[in-house]
Amino acid sequence: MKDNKILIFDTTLRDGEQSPGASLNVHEKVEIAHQLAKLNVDVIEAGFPISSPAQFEAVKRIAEEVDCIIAALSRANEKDIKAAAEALAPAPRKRIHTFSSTSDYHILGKFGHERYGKTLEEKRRTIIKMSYDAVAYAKTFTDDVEFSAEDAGRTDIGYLAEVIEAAIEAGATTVNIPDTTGYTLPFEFAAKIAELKKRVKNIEKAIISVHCHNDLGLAVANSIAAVQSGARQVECTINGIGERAGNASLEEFVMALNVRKDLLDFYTDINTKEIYNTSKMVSAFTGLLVQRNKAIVGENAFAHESGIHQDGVLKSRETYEIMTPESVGIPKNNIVLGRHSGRHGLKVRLQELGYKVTDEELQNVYKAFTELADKKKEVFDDDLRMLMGDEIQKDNGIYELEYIQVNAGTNLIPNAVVKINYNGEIYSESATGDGPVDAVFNAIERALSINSEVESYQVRSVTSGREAMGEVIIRIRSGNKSFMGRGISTDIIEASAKAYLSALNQKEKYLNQTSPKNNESISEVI
Ligand SMILES: CC(=O)SCCNC(=O)CCNC(=O)[C@H](O)C(C)(C)COP(=O)(O)OP(=O)(O)OC[C@H]1O[C@@H](n2cnc3c(N)ncnc32)[C@H](O)[C@@H]1OP(=O)(O)O
Ligand SMILES: CC(C)C(=O)C(=O)O
Ligand SMILES: [Mg+2]
Repeated sequence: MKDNKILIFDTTLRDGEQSPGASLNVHEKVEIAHQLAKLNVDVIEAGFPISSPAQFEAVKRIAEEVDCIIAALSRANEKDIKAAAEALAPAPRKRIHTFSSTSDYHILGKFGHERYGKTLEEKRRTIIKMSYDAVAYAKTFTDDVEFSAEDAGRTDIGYLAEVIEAAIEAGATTVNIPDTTGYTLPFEFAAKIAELKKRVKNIEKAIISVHCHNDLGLAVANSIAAVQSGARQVECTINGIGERAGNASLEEFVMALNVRKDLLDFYTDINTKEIYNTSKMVSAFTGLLVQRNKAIVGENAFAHESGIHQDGVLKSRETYEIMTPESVGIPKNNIVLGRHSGRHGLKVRLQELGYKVTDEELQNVYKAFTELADKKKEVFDDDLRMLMGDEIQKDNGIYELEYIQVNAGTNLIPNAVVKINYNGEIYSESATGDGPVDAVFNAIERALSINSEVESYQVRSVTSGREAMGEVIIRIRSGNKSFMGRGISTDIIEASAKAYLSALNQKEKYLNQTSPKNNESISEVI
């Protein structure tokens, strides 16, 4: 590896999925992992296998199918590491990523139990040993072991150097310095990396990695600063999603290196033309919309609104654009298909958008596509992404909408009738509500004998025009957990019903995984 190559470790499927409100099923994760491989990331962190059977399954499927280094996370203990090793077993190239916490905040706050020691100093010694043992145990499964010192950003440099040295001594091939709480400033973080390079014995035996969070909006700036001080792996996510304010955004970091080659003598192997498709896929599957003004992939990132800007760009693009939309894969014209298109055209376009389409999926999506093309003159890429998302979500389909009818108007009390298929049985009810959507939700709740708290409800048009498809994203709350559902249709009332059922499907799936009462229906468990 050349000394100025920066490895891209994508953690969209692990830290990204920790975004509040995001949840991906196994099928969606596998699709995203294939797209990440096409984007040419160096490492895909596929999940945290000990945390649930679905996480385990997703890591295993990705390890079986996707050609890349596949990483899995584990705490610094044997059972997590064993689970990670088992899930990763099918991968020809695998990495176990184990972490312990090193800041005093974490040591005293999370490891307060006496078993870690009575004093701060005793606990610190225990954590060094725990880190060493974890890496040594992980090495029994694979040579490629990454160690992270959680909350390194707020860790005393002397102690951090000791922990990192122990991890390298135990065989860590990558040592990750996370700014877990997004607290550090770029010059401070750069100094920390430079200092570690000075203090840690045998530091050259491992690749220095960084993992920056965005609590102060500095994740990308901190990653760039770290690279200038010697870090050679950057951990990041598509669209910058992740725990709290998110992680460093892959597309921003990569394009900063590309656009500012004059000052940053580094490169990545990212195929930047796949950035836009990947961003769209992640947004569609997670339900986390990209803000319009988001750098690189936001809808406004290349839009010029004011006259002086438009005039400038028309005369010379460089007046207001520092990169081209094509360089990140934004198509010039995305009107693609219409009612006369056939299966071949559809399949090729879906593949160009990054989907691996099975024959069965193609048949189903083609049917939905022809129905849509009958309603709309032009079918856009975003419409296709929604149809594909709908198809992939189907494997959650415990509840399915069979039928919906709504009456509403100025002088009418809104009334809805729904028929729902639940594992082959039909449940039907009618209800009134404050508006047509409320009436639909009330009818669903009556039909299934449930009562959910709707935490948020969003509706947006997927593309432009009167016949555009509407996408509804809903979050329902149960205890301290919220479940996201998504529905699409050219009729937003129908999309709302589908979204509600999709959230209930997510909830039922979660309960089935975690509850011993595996065979109960959702209404019995709620
Ligand atoms: C910075 C990060 O992003 S870390 C990754 C965060 N991701 C997740 O947490 C994924 C989702 N989490 C989960 O599914 C669950 O929390 C699990 C399965 C991982 C653990 O569940 P539980 O065993 O019930 O533990 P719980 O989550 O309540 O508490 C965490 C435990 O891990 C311990 N722990 C935390 N970090 C570490 C570590 N690096 N190494 C070892 N133990 C750790 C805590 O001290 C606590 O242990 P305790 O019960 O002895 O106090
Ligand atoms: C597990 C580690 C790398 C992490 O996500 C963090 O510290 O933010
Ligand atoms: Mg993190």
